[in-house]
Amino acid sequence: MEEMKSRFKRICVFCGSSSGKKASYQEAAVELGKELVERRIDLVYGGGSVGLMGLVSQAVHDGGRHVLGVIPKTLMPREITGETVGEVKTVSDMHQRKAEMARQADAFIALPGGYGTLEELLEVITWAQLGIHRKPVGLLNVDGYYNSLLCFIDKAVDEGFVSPTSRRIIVSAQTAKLLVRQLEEYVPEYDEITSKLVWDEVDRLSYASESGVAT
Ligand SMILES: CC(C)=CCNc1ncnc2c1ncn2[C@@H]1O[C@H](COP(=O)(O)O)[C@@H](O)[C@H]1O
Repeated sequence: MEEMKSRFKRICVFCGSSSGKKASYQEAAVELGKELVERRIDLVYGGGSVGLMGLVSQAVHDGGRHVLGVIPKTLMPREITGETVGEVKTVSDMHQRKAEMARQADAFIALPGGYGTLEELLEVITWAQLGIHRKPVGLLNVDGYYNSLLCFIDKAVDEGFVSPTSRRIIVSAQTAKLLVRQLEEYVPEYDEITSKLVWDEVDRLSYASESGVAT
């Protein structure tokens, strides 16, 4: 397999702790893992081996790229999350986990998932809107799973709650290959003044608490 260069060193993947009912969701998780390997991109994710999280992390690990799982102490028991491949970083809570995953990544991708995935995705979109980061955010819209979410966000634009500029933060595609290619080409648009105001505050809130590393 020919290796491609990427502007990204490490991508954060948000995805279901369940596998979903269709085989296409599971296939997409493995495809995404292989695409990262092909482009020599490492992975950071929520740790563990459950659901799509396990599939994407295993694919990246099998392909020889580095995998970093960030797990809150409360989710550490194996019976909750399963074994994590690669490196494990323990953090004190869910907030710190999101901040750590965001800090470690150059871009974000959401595969299909439930509440946890949506929450993680919307947070990094909100941070991009505020200019807290300039990292691309991708939605892997497998089999149209996210069509209704995208429709809702378009409604929010029509109704004046999301600006057209903020709508463009979300990059979506149906396949991993197309999505990563679009993320490579993404150019952020944001308000410079706002970003300078909020950076310090978020740094203080997100990264101040203690964390430990175990492999
Ligand atoms: C207590 C319990 C249900 C544990 C399941 N096991 C889990 N292990 C690790 N991370 C998880 C787990 N459940 C949810 N998450 C977090 O929430 C996201 C997935 O949640 P969901 O399945 O989409 O909603 C993941 O990206 C991960 O960061």
